[in-house]
Amino acid sequence: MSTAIENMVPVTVLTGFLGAGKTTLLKRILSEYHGRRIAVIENEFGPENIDNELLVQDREEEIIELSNGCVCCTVRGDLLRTLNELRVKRQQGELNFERVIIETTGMANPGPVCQTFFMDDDIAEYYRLDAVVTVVDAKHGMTTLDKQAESQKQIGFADRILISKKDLVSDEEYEALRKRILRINPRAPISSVHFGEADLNEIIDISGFNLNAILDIDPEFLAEETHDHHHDHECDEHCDHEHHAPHQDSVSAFVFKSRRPFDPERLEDFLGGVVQVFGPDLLRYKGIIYLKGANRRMLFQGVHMMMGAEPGKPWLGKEKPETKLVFIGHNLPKEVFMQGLEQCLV
Ligand SMILES: Nc1nc2c(ncn2[C@@H]2O[C@H](COP(=O)(O)OP(=O)(O)OP(=O)(O)O)[C@@H](O)[C@H]2O)c(=O)[nH]1
Repeated sequence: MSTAIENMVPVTVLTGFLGAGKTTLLKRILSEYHGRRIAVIENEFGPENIDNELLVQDREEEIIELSNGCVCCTVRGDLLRTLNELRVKRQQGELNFERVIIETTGMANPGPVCQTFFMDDDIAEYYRLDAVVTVVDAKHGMTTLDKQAESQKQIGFADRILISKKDLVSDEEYEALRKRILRINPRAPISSVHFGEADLNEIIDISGFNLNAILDIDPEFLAEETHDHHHDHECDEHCDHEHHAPHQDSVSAFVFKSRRPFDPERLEDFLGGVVQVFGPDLLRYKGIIYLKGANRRMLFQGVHMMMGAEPGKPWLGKEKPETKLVFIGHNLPKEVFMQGLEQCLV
């Protein structure tokens, strides 16, 4: 790589289901960052881009729209082309922006959008995927999660989750939704956002895709995880789990933890294998690995089939080394992962 990380242009991917409040949030970001140059890539279904008219004021932003299709499927080539055009114009001094925000259509699966930043060399060297921010509508989120698999993926991929329209629901409804989101993605901090009024420091420049980012797994999730695990063993084949878990989302997460070190070779073989087999269904995975003989953490993360690892902080004197890995995916066979990882331990 020729470009130092700090010189790379950060990119935020803004997702969320139809009407969740993405544009409201984007408007707020643009007004807050008044005077700073942001290139916004809008992806809307349909020939008319209404959002554009809402957004464009006589400001510095560069709004580029990708119409007539969804950024994760038909217009993916357009996204690559647009990012490359922006890069060339910026390099030639024709454009001067310091970050990019991509607002995806409500239907988009953020996976392919994220992969764009790792697969194409020109893009990968120039842009740094900062984070995926997902907006969930408090009022309709539950129903959307029930009906639309893509909305579960949007949560699975998220580095930050903002729940909008809290004003329209009761505390109980909000809490039920929050808990469900937490089960799907225990890694991303969740907060509420009222008409786009979010703390921008929590959604911009957070390096969600950076291996050095702290691995936050909500302790509440870990507590529930143990609880669910218990139920797994109580259920027999004929149990439909209905009584235990009212929402069996196809996107879900699990955590592997161990204080025993991994055998590096076995682990590499295993991970290489599961990523080949389950890659398409593995949305995000990330964690800290304790390797045999290593005096420091190994930081590990991936998106679908692309995974990466790099050395992290040393284990300090009193610290007990521990592996902590979270896998978020679509219908993942948890036991295959748990048992497979167990077998890679020394
Ligand atoms: N009550 C309430 N309404 C909100 C809030 N945030 C956004 N809205 C409203 O929700 C509607 C949809 O918001 P948008 O920002 O257009 O949603 P979007 O996700 O960009 O929608 P699409 O582009 O269609 O996918 C608008 O009428 C907003 O005013 C909120 O916190 N509370």
